[in-house]
Amino acid sequence: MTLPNYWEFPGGKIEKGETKEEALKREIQEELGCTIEVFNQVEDTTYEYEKVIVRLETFMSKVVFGTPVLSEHAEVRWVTREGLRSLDWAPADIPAINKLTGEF
Ligand SMILES: Nc1nc2c([nH]c(=O)n2[C@H]2C[C@H](O)[C@@H](COP(=O)(O)OP(=O)(O)OP(=O)(O)O)O2)c(=O)[nH]1
Repeated sequence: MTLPNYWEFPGGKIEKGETKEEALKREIQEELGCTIEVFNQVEDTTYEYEKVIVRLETFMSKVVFGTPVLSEHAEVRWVTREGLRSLDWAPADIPAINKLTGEF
C-alpha cells in the first residue's frame, strides 16, 4: 500500500514481545493464510525513504502448511532465484535481492 507497483517480500512489523521469526510467521499467516517455517537470515538493511526509515530483515522460509492466498496484496508470485532479478523491487529490498542472486 505504501509502495504500490513495487514487489516486496511478504512480511510486516514486529509486535511487542515477539521474536523476528514469530513476527514473520504471524504476518504470513495473517496476510497469506499459510504456515511457514523460518530459517536463516538473509539480509538486514536500513533504508531511508522520503518520509520513513525502514529496517528490513529478510529470512529464508518454507511453506509447511497451506498455499498462499491473496488478501491484502495485489498479486503474489513464485519465482526462481534467477527470476528475482526480473521484478521491480522496493528500494529497501535490493540488498537482499543482490545477496540471493549472488551479485553485490
Ligand atoms: N513487508 C515488507 N515491507 C517492506 C518491504 N520493503 C519495504 O520497503 N517495506 C516497507 C513498507 C512498509 O513501510 C514497511 C512494512 O510495513 P507493512 O505494512 O508490511 O507491515 P504491517 O503488515 O505490520 O503493517 P501495519 O499492519 O502496521 O499497517 O516496510 C518488503 O519487502 N516487505
